[in-house]
Amino acid sequence: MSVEKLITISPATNKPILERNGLSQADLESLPTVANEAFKSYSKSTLTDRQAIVKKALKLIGEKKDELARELTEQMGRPIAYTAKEITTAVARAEYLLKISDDALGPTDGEAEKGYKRYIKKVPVGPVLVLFAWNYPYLILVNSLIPALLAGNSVILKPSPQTPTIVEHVQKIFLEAGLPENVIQYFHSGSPSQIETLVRNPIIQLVCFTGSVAGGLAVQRAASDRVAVRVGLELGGKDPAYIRSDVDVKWAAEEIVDGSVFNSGQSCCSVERVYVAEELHDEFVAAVQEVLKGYILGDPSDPKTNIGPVVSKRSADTIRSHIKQALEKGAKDATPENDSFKSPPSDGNYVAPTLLTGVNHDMDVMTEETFGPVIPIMKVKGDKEAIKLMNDSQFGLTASIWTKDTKKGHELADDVEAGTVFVNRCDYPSPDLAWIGWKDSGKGQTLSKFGFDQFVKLKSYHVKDYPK
Ligand SMILES: NC(=O)c1ccc[n+]([C@@H]2O[C@H](COP(=O)([O-])OP(=O)(O)OC[C@H]3O[C@@H](n4cnc5c(N)ncnc54)[C@H](O)[C@@H]3O)[C@@H](O)[C@H]2O)c1
Repeated sequence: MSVEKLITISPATNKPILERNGLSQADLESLPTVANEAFKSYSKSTLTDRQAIVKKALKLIGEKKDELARELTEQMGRPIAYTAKEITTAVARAEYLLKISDDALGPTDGEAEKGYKRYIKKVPVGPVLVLFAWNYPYLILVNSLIPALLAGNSVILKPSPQTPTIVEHVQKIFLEAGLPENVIQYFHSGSPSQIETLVRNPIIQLVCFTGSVAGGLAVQRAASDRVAVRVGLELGGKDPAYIRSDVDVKWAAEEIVDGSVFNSGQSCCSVERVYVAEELHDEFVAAVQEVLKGYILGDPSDPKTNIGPVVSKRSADTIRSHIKQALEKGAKDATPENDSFKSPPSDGNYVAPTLLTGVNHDMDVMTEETFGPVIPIMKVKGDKEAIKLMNDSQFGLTASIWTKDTKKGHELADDVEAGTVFVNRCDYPSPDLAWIGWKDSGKGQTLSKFGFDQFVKLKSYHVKDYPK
């Protein structure tokens, strides 16, 4: 039977760099059976044993960080100056989850009553299917893999065809750390119908999906005729930032540019739209221009580069279409002169950071996820208008409010419809807080002690003493 060939195209050169085979339909169907066999014995291991394996694996991953970073840069185009940081942050995030796992996975006692022992146990849910995106593959994978393994589940991983090797490294390292065979399996696929086959398989108990709204909806649809399967979705965003009139513009401009164009704007929690108090607008735009003059767009393997190419030609086309439509509808291109923006390397998917002013909500750049290095800035009259516009979105992943008045910041944060609200920072998931998309940005949370919930089933025990 023929199998799919998955080719990874370099974002920097548009040349093929890797090839992986997909699975035949028959092989695909054996994955859940093997996962279930592995689950039966692994789920009986103690949390202490599982913690020891995870701890060892994290150490091994940390030791390989430079090699993994070089590979990430080649496959997804983030400048080499930043990719090792993803690995160290992913390890630190996983170490935090390890640290809280006793508390997050331990039993809870019921009300004390003479003659009874009553408690709730958290038991592993069963084989978990993890489908994930390419933009921060190590960080994203930690959110599901670590709690899944600590809880005692087996996992089947499917990476994006853009970053296929992560699963190969992770499986090998965990085996080296003592994880039993087949507790981690993986496969490569670009075919929605193969993934649907797995989601419909009665052995799969949880699907963790990180990616686009369209992909998340496809997974949710495939799961909809099964009661038993849970679906966790971490999807896209259109994250707003509101700059109040009391901030220091230079500092705010540096933070907003970083939050908008880091990783070429390809973070689910990148700042995607900026609302600025009208009295500060011109000064803020000028400050953003100054910051952008210092950025270098270029070859991601060059340590001086701070903005690389975007991931694909398709992605570059989407970003350019958002910019073009905004300009046609009356926005102004306020990007400053910068030689590196004018002449990036010719072969890859290079999109120069673009500053747009005079934008409004009739433009895709203010309503659809752009996922590129674009900073659209809109004037607002004050808090009321800012909150109204921030909430005028199908998405609700993160939002940020920038103000000297942190008391007001807390109050405004209460009115923002998003799973995470930052005051005076942005673009930053923190492992001790829940990561959760509101509205079309997701379903179910990861990170923090609440991020363990989807990986366990609750089981209540009522044990009465035998009557004397
Ligand atoms: N909320 C978060 O925490 C978070 C984190 C990272 C990325 N994202 C989002 O991910 C998106 C970018 O990632 P992407 O381009 O890889 O997304 P994508 O939806 O194209 O792919 C994500 C994963 O799902 C698979 N997939 C794609 N379509 C599918 C389908 N119909 N059925 C089953 N599987 C499918 C892909 O092969 C990949 O493994 C952005 O929207 C970004 O905001 C969200």
